[in-house]
Formats: sequence, C-alpha cells, structure tokens
Amino acid sequence: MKEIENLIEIAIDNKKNSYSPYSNFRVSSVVKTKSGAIYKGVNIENAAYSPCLCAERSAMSSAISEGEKDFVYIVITGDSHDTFPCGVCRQFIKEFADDDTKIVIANSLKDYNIFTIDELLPHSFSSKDLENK
Ligand SMILES: O=c1ccn([C@H]2C[C@H](O)[C@@H](CO)O2)c(=O)[nH]1
Ligand SMILES: [Zn+2]
Repeated sequence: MKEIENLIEIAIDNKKNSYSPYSNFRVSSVVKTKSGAIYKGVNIENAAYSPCLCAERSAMSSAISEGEKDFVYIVITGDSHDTFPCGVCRQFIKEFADDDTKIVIANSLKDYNIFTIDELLPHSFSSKDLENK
C-alpha cells in the first residue's frame, strides 16, 4: 500500500477517538516526521468552547513533544468532504512546515489532495519576519 494511503487509513480509523460532543464533527490527523515516526491527533472539544483543540494541532503537538518537528506529511480527515484546516491551524502549521511538507486533505484512501502551507496560507507572517525587521 502506498505510504500516503497507509497514513490516511490510520487517520480515518482513529476518527473514532475524536472528542466532539458539542459539534458532533469528528476530525482526525496523522503526521509523519523525517525520522519516519507517526503521531495521531483528534479534535478535543470543551464545554467552555474556546479551549477546543483541533486534530492537526493535537497531532503536531504530540510530535513536537517528542522532539519531532520536521513534518513530511500532515494528513487531515474530517466528517465533511474536504475538511480543511482552520485559520489558527494554518498559522500553527506555518511555524513548522517547509515547502516540502505535504498537507493531505483526505476524503478516502483514493480521494485526497495535497497542498503546501503557502498555498493554504499565502502572504503569511512567520519567524522570518522577526529576523528581517
Ligand atoms: O481542520 C479542522 C477543522 C475543524 N476541526 C474541529 C474543530 C471543532 O472541534 C470541530 C468543528 O469545527 O472540528 C479540526 O479539528 N480541524
Ligand atoms: Zn484548527
């Protein structure tokens, strides 16, 4: 099975662990880093709403917490067709992604599209702006 399909399969399977009693909208993410390690995340909601955590930030945070910041794949799959990352997650991804990081918006094993972060977040603010002030 293709590497990418394997990641999508893991993400779809793990949607069951989404904690989303308020929106009833499940999102699951799987990230793969340069070392080959895989980390999973789901959206985690809260009665106070604002502490809600998106699946992709959850997965990336797990990786970063293990010292893994070089993302090769960020796979996202949700309960709607083409579940794209929210604005907060795009900015979060921008901090760590490079031009080679593949952001995979997956509907099924065979139905997915791949984007770079600059396609999803053009004209963005990043650490480079702080260096070049
Ligand atoms: O890319 C996305 C988009 C939405 N959500 C979550 C946030 C909230 O829990 C639910 C409905 O917006 O979906 C994610 O986790 N990732
Ligand atoms: Zn988000």
